[in-house]
Amino acid sequence: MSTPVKKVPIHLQSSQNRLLIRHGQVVNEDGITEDDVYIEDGIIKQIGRNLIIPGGTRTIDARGKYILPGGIDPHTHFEFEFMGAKSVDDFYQGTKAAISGGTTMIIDFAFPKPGESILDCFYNYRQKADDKVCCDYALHVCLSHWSEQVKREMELLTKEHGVNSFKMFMAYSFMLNDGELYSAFEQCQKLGAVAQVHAENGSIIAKNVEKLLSKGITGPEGHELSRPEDIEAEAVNRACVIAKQVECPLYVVHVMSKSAAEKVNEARLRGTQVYGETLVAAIGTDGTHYCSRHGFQHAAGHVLSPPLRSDPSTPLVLMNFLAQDVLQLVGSDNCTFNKAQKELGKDNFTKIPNGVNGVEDRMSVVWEKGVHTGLIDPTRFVAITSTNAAKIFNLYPRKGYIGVGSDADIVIWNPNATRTISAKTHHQAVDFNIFEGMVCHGVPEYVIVNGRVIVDEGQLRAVQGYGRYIESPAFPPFVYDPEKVADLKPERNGTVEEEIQNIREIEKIHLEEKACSSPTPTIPEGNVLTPSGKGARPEGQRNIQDSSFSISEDLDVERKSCIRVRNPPGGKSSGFW
Ligand SMILES: NC(=O)NCCC(=O)O
Ligand SMILES: [Zn+2]
Repeated sequence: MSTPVKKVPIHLQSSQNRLLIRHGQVVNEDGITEDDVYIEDGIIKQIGRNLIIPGGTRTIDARGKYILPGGIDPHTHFEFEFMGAKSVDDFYQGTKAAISGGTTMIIDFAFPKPGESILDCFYNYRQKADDKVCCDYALHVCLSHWSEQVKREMELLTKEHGVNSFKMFMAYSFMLNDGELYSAFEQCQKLGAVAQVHAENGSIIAKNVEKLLSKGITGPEGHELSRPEDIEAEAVNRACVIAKQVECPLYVVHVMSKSAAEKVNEARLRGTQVYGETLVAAIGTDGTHYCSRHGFQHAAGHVLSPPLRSDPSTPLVLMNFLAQDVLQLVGSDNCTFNKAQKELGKDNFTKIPNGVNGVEDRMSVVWEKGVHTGLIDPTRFVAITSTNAAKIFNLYPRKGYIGVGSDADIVIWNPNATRTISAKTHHQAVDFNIFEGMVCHGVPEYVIVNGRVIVDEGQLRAVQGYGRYIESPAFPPFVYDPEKVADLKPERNGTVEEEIQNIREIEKIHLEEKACSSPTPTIPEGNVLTPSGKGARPEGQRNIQDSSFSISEDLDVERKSCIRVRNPPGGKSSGFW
């Protein structure tokens, strides 16, 4: 049974929980409107003009600025023990830096230590992250080997812990072979999860490494030489072929080269359900930095896998692929190691801890390379930095969307302001920045996380532990039933109640058909009140009906429409993306 709605008299409410953003351009992936946005208790409660707002509400004037859904970074590795080192951005510093750049949710990877079960690994990541995160987060879980136990625990993670994505590696010592990938993809498909792959041919890389080292090539320039584009493209193609055999949706993490992106495109054209994520590193810089004339520290600071490509046209081509929907998202793969840690590979490039920064600068760099150059418009910017991740990982429309009933994760973006990226001024723990010196147009002047203004006129006031773990329910409709959800877009100006109905409508279609699974609903029946009630809330769940007071109840009934689903389930089937 759900808890009755408590109505707290307006004069007893704290005006801290209320915020009005006025005169901005509200950008969603499907359009831009001039509207005001009213937020209460961490939720967007009204959108429109001439809103009726309680007195004492803080107002932010967004004239001349964009009001964007907060960024969702689908790929981070905070405090990750990898290649003999631990990444220096932890869940506090990493999420704080994310917010300062306009990202209001991250999805990290729970990566099991040798001998650790994936379930224990998940618990350990929760323990590491829960008290530190400044913004909401979710977890993908990595499969570093394949076994019956892994298969069983995938089911538990999906059904009981809100995990709907599993990552497999086709390179590194913990890579899975093709048969194991087949079984793992098959299990993902059965559970309604998204399979993710790190796609590089590990066996060929091992051979190339042997050859390069035997020739005395030990510096960072050996990194890309050992992992050329073909090796990435081959693995992408193979992963797509395997996924197609078992009809499992596939998400290729960090597509770093033109040829790998082309393989994603070919597979999509053949009808494979595959999504391509590229990295901000790949569109913001390139592999010319591996050249030995830059010195070890500079070159090693750019080492990640798959590598940045030495063909300097790559960033522009990848940006165009994002514009054309060949690729769908930009992550950061933030996995930061200090200069001293990179020194582990001083005499052997294979020992340089792999990983670069990006969680803080992702939004600005994508804006600079995409919107400022005119290759994409702000709506596509929102899609590739936020909405598509929310859809693929089943967080939409709670996240990745500015609409009534969505979480108030919002960025007020000034397209005319500029900032210069530097390790000296960034908020990350790492002592190096791959975008050093880049001037970016587009600055997040206000960043609102769950209704709270965390970046306020450029000042960062992050709160440790304020973020929540957000469950990602199985069978994301946008991935598992894209045709059925094609026109089930939530209405932007409905009431909260109507939006909840709409969200449930989207989920219902799938739940009815997948009787074998028991996914967790996006907006569950839990009892959750305000953002400060973190302790009492089960795993990031919030019942937006339990908000202490809803101004929307006082609205003219005529403004409420009773049906907010534009087309019925099974209706039109135009592409969603
Ligand atoms: N990408 C990278 O080089 N480091 C992070 C770990 C991974 O994603 O492979
Ligand atoms: Zn990664």
